[in-house]
Order: sequence, then C-alpha cells, then structure tokens
Amino acid sequence: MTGPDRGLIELDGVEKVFDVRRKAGRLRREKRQVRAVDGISFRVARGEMVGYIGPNGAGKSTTIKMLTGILTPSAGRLRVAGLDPSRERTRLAQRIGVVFGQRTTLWWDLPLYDSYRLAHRMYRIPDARFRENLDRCVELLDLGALLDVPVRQLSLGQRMRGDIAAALLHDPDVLYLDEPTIGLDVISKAKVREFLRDLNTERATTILLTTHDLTDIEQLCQRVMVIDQGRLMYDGALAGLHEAGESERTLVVDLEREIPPVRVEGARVVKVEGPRQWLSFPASASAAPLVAHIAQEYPLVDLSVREPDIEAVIARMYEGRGL
Ligand SMILES: Nc1ncnc2c1ncn2[C@@H]1O[C@H](COP(=O)(O)OP(=O)(O)OP(=O)(O)O)[C@@H](O)[C@H]1O
Repeated sequence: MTGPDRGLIELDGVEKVFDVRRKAGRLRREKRQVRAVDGISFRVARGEMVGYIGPNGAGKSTTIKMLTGILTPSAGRLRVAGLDPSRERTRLAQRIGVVFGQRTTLWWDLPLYDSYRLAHRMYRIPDARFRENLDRCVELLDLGALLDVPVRQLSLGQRMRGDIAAALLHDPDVLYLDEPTIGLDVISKAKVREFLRDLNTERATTILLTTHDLTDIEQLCQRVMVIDQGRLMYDGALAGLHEAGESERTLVVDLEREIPPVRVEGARVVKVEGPRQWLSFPASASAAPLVAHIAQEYPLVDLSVREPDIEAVIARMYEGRGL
C-alpha cells in the first residue's frame, strides 16, 4: 500500500530509450537510439490533479505508456499505487483508468451500453457498484439518450464523454487523460472539465492530464509539469510557469484600411497583414488602455485578445533560461 507520505505515482530517474532502424542507403540500415524519456523523477500525491505538458515529441505519451505498463522503462524506478506497472499490469489495470482523446476504447459497432457491460465483466465490478457508477456518469456526463446508440454514430464530444465514463466504472484511483478536450466544441469542453473537477474533489481521484489547451490546465490543475526532450523542465504552479515564460498576450486589431504599424506604449506590433495588425503585450497587463488608445488614434473596426498558448509559453521559458 502507499502511505500518505509516499506518492500514488512515483518516478525516480525513469528513462525510455527506443532503438530505431533507419534506411541510410539502398541496402544499409542505420541503428539509432531515441531517448524519449531522459531521467524523469516526480511524485504525485493521492487526490492531486496535475497537468503534464510539453511540445510535440517531448515524451508525454511515452511517460503515460510506462505508467500504464504498456511500455517498460529502460532505466529508473516507477510505481503506481505501489505497483510496478509493467510487471503487475493486470493488477494495475484495476487501479487506473485511461482516456486517449485521439482513440477510443469503446466498441465501435456496438451501442455504448454494451461497452459498459463488457467493462463490468472484464473488471469484475460488483453489480451494485457498477449500477451506481454508471448512473452517476450517465447523469453527470449526460449520456442517457446515447446508451443505445452505436459508438460510430456518436459525435466526437459524445464519444469522449462515453470514453470517460468507461474509464471510471471500476473506480480507479488514478485517471490518465491524454488530450481529453481535443477537437471538442466549447460546451462539450466545459462539460468535460466540470465533470473532472467534481470527480477530483468528490472522489479524490488522482488525475494526470496531458493537453495542448492552456485553459484545461488553468481551470483544472494546481500543478503543472513541463517536459521537453524527455526531461522535466518545470514542476510547480501554473502562475509560476507564466512568470518563467514571461508570457505575453496578443491584441489583434482590424483597422479600416492598411496603415503603417500602430504605435502604442506597452505593446509592440509583431505582424501586419493588410488592415489587420497583431500586437504583443505582457500577459499580466490589462488590454483596456491599449484598446482605448488605439480606438482614439486609429480607425479601429474590430479587435480580439488572444491568450498565450502553451507552446508559446514553453518556448519563452526556454529562451529565458538560455536553453
Ligand atoms: N515506439 C517508438 N519507437 C521509436 N521512437 C518512438 C516510439 N514512441 C515514441 N518515439 C519517439 O520518442 C519521442 C517522444 O515521443 P512521445 O510520443 O512520447 O511524445 P509526446 O510528448 O507524447 O508528443 P505528442 O504531443 O506529439 O503526442 C519522439 O521523438 C518519438 O518519435
């Protein structure tokens, strides 16, 4: 068992190296090693909800695959709920739930409910528990009208809600979510986030969340870990990440006609395309004085403010550290 002082998820110097063969000529094949995860250590306590972010190819999926036991680490020590994932994969399956935004674990041709019945048997969930968990998910994720619909006919948002329910029927202690809001509309995103927040507070389910959507992190996670090139670059509060990245927001202004870059204190024009101009300003500053000034001095037609995306924040963070 994991004690209160130990993490529910524990990694110590975990590495994963892939051997890849590449064609290096007509007959020659070159052997190369890809160090996907390069000595990562962290602990996640019971009940935490943590964002795990980083640019494409950073090593996020490889980490999650090691945490589920699909991949075996090349070096280091890894424990989830006190178990060694790759050696005790079947036992671990009872303790974890996994949702991949890009793939489904549901049976494509069967009605949604049939996938849940299969999970019921596969995980040997006691009948009363299964009923209770299913009822809760159906209510909170709004699945009532969808249970008889074949999965292939569900929209992306409906399917994602269906997948989340499937991952939770056996009451896992840990839930891994890989891009759970990717491709969802605003309402579906809000519904999924609200459900995850409730799950985390009411059931103390530990959640590790991989996402490219900064709003997911902002609305859900107290803690965020940033990985790049297999290494952990940051582990702390989201606010700290913004500071580390000296994050900037973008004000996009549409003017009546094409004019030279606008001049306004506290912002700089970073792009001009016809009558549209993009201005960068510090994320901590208010957009209001900039807008007021531009509206007064220039033929302003329309405007919008864009929040920094995670990739930009990370890129700045690396620049700031001279990496
Ligand atoms: N099975 C594999 N064989 C060889 N190389 C692999 C394998 N799986 C991943 N890699 C490589 O390991 C590195 C990390 O990949 P990983 O999928 O973990 O990144 P990621 O952070 O999840 O990226 P993304 O955001 O694009 O999903 C990449 O360079 C990738 O090409």
